[in-house]
Amino acid sequence: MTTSPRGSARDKASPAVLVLEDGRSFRGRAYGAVGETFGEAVFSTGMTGYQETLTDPSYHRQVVVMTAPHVGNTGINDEDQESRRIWVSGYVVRDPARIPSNWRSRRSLDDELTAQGVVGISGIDTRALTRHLRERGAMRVGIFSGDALDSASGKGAADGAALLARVLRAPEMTGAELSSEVTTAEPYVVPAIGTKRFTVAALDLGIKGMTPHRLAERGIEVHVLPASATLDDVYATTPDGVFLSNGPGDPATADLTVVKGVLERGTPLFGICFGNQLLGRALGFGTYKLKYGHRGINQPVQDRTTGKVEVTAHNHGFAVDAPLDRVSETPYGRAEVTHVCLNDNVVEGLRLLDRPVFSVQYHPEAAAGPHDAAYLFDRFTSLMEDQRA
Ligand SMILES: NC(=O)CC[C@H](N)C(=O)O
Repeated sequence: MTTSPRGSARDKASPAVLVLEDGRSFRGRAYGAVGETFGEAVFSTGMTGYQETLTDPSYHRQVVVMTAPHVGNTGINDEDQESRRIWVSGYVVRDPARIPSNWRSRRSLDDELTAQGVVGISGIDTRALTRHLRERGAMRVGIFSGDALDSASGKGAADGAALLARVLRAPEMTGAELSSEVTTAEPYVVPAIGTKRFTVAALDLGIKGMTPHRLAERGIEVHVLPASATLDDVYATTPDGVFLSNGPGDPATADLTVVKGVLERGTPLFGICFGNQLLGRALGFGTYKLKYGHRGINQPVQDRTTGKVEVTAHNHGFAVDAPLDRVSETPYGRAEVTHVCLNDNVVEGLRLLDRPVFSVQYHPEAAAGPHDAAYLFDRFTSLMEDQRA
């Protein structure tokens, strides 16, 4: 959330401290912008793809801890950003690259974080921090450096109690409505690549750039709509299908009017991540907060409709509470759980048996990540084809 960047490259070696809401703290060095920031501390296990992680709007208000020890080696390029800016509210790395090296690199990660006012910390034991978050669960955190650190005591030494008090004043992720803070201000169209076959209305609840691209690759013209779009706005695009994007925040806060309207009409519907949670809630299932969530690009998921296991990209802290072992009756007909995470049996996908509607809890667009789940975009295309026939 609040970021108050100050200082210059000269301050980079200055001390920084990370304070968790349960009182544990870690001392390191300022990385990126100098100042203070707050958010929910979460860890990501991706070994690559930090640029995509940083620019994924689903990370809005989260302080991301990288479990990969070396971060920033390939710098920042002009091609891999998933949205218009960095969304993480803070960034935690063990050992940042001193000299980035890649043929596409335009600037260093450190400089990019500084330019965008993202406060980070480096030089801390990220393995110990990750183990702590695994044991205790995701929780609020603050990072303090420069004046923000000095002013806590007024004498230059950090006053732990004062910093902790500030962390405890930060808002929690549970109950947070954040889609409205990240969504596009205006609708826009991503044209189909090649021959146009379908039109899809995509609700931008925090969409990543690769997602409309994956649809466009399949001959879909994508009308990306703000999160505030009404059912009339959706149908004004004369869609063959509706797409519900990923996004930050607690799904329990979302307005389900549009989703329910689409379900009533029986238009083909595909949701990912936050979209899966909204579909689940519209069907009458609950959502709950996971202890520490799934974030990274190596999460094993089984598609129970085929038995195949896919390695997938995840970024979620909430999950749908639906029975794994039976078909459920919902206001829109029978529903079943189609995908399950093999690490912990968390629901990773849903479908309706009587309507062309399905969703997954993860990121089939895979930016970054393996492309195992790309078939889901083809499933969506088939549903739209069947609806036409
Ligand atoms: N990537 C997403 O869409 C995340 C969904 C939701 N904000 C969660 O944390 O579970």
